[in-house]
Amino acid sequence: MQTSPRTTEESIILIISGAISICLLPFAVIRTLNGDTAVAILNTTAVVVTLAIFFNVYLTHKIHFARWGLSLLSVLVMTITIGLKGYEQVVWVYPALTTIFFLLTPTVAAAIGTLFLINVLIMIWPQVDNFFTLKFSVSAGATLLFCYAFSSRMRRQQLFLEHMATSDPLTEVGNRRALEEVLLKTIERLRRYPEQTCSLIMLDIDHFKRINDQYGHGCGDQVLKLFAKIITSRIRRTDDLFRFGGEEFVVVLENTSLEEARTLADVLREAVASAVWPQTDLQVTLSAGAAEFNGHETAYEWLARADAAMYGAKELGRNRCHVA
Ligand SMILES: Nc1nc2c(ncn2[C@@H]2O[C@H](COP(=O)(O)OP(=O)(O)OP(=O)(O)O)[C@@H](O)[C@H]2O)c(=O)[nH]1
Repeated sequence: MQTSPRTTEESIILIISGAISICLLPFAVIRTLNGDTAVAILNTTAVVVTLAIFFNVYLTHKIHFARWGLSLLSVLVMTITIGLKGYEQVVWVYPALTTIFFLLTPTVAAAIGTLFLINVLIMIWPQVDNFFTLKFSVSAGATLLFCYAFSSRMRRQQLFLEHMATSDPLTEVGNRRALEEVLLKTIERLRRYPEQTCSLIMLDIDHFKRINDQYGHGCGDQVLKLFAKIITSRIRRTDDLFRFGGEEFVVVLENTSLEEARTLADVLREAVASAVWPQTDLQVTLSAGAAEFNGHETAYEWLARADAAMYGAKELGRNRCHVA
């Protein structure tokens, strides 16, 4: 059996939930042996819930509930423990704070962390002197701030790397990797909701090699950029344009039948044919092939049908659109 690889987020949740269960288990046992019933029940419940989250993520790969479940559990268990056992338990506030920054986005984690700290301060205030309150506020506040700074930086880097990995640097539309991801998700959704439709259009600039040969590679690049801009300006916000490779592009059209896709392909074809290009005597046209998802094919087969239709259009003289 083939197992799907784990994402970084999944691994982090598995490590955190596993670590919390292992760390809390001895305390649950000690509290039970000492007859400290309330905290023993709290710790045992936390161990059971974190183990349930661990196995749920391990088996299903679903992480949304686990991220929120673990974050709220950390904050809740800490708050109740301090309520039951007093201010000495604040030493556990630090790992609880860092945990939520691993699990949630920086802003959400900072908001929850701040509320959590204010609540802890209100709870311990009557039990400690002013110097302890000051020490705790500064150390916990600094932990919160450092965690926020670090996770914001990591998040920015992650978004930047994701953008680099999924977009085409020349035209700034999605690249082939992004297209494959979108098609896999779309197919999964269409299999679950067969009443929905989705079509794609393969677009290929005609005789692009001639443009390169006649006007130079730089002009070819400009044509590709402008081509992507023209197409992007004509499609809906819910549609996506990707550069499939070279001078080939793919538009994925949500909730669009084959007939509607053909109509849009013609609109795009006319927009490109009537556009003004960097070299005024330049004439650019495209050939297009449209294909609607047939309910049982793979992404590769779907693309291949659109590609075959597009080649049909090329064979019949270019500057036209065919459907699969
Ligand atoms: N300027 C530029 N050219 C590129 C880029 N990627 C691919 N090409 C060129 O695109 C051309 C594609 O040529 P062909 O596959 O022969 O297709 P074509 O000339 O468009 O002919 P038809 O598709 O049959 O109409 C090749 O000359 C490639 O070098 C790019 O990023 N920039």
